[in-house]
Amino acid sequence: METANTDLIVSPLFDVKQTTYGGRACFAREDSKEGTNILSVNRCLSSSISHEFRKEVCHNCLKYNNGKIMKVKLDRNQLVDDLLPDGKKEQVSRPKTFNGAGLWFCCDSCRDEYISQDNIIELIETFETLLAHFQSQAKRRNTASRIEEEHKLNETFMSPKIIGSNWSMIEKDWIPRIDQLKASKKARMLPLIYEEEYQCCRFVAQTLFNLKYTDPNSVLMKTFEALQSNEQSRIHKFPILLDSQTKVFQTLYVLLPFSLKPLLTISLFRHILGSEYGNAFGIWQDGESNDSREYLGFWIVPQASYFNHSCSPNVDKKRIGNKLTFTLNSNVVAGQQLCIDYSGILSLDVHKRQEILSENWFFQCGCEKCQLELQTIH
Ligand SMILES: C[S@@+](CC[C@H](N)C(=O)[O-])C[C@H]1O[C@@H](n2cnc3c(N)ncnc32)[C@H](O)[C@@H]1O
Repeated sequence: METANTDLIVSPLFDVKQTTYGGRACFAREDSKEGTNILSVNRCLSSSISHEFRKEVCHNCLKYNNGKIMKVKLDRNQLVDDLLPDGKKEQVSRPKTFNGAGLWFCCDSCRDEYISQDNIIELIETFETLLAHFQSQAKRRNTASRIEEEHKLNETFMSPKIIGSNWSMIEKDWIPRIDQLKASKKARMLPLIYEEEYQCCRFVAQTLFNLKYTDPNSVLMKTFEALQSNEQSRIHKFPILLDSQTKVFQTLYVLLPFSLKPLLTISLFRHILGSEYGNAFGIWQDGESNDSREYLGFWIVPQASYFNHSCSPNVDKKRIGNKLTFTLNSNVVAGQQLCIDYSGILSLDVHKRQEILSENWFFQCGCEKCQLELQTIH
């Protein structure tokens, strides 16, 4: 668990400080009233729409229209140059048409906003390569043998030592071997990937792309670098993840364009996925009750990842499109801890809450409410 970096400045309204029960957390700097907005984040580091919902969620504003297919995509025959705004056209050196990047949008203006991001063609071309590769493997996929393989892998024991040796083998053995091959042969050496790994390739590629263009001294970068990694506990619980992550790394190592490849180090790759496990925010369908809303994907918002969970939270988090806001739901005094609810299980009894948080989030909840109830309820 990360313990060192407690001097992160995220908001003028709170400090990030060490707790005695659960790593770092956010503490109010001053007395503040219920309804105060303590953090709004307009820029996530990356997001991942579940494969199942890829055509039903807008890749720009995250709108979901109860299962309706999004109206707009990057058309295969459309000239990139025609869509790029003035001043961004130099991103393409020769006439290029889109080639299927797996990006859907709710309307033309969302597509145009997406495509007007700086250097975005680099990422779109990476998505095109990944999609073409994923589709080229379609005939080889066999769901029954995948399930069998999953069962087998999930029965293996994964210690930190095994995880470490896996990556050192990739570094010392697999990379030098693949580096010697011609480009055409490299692609043939790639492992078969399924939907989860394909989505994960896209997620890591998007993260690398955004990191490449993020100021190293920005709050976004500082908070990303200091994120807590849950790699070990997650792989310990789902051993198949190590195999899956290895395939994602191998696929990206061969398919990433020259512009992104230098960023793909094993340690950054492990940090991206390890910190995703404990810090990702779910992208949930709006306006439905907790029981019936769809889980559309997840996003990484490092600036907002230092709130601990409480079973009696004083901060409400709300997603409005692709923005995330955090608002006090009660008055707080200077020094008071600011906590959100991770789980949507606040109405359950303390033992059930502890069990679910431990199973799904890998921590024993040390919030005040649980501590109090554990002392009094047996
Ligand atoms: C999103 S991070 C919050 C920031 C984290 N404490 C840190 O230092 O980076 C989630 C992690 O914080 C810790 N955590 C959050 N709420 C907690 C709680 N109520 N009790 C114990 N640990 C908690 C767990 O380790 C959890 O995996």
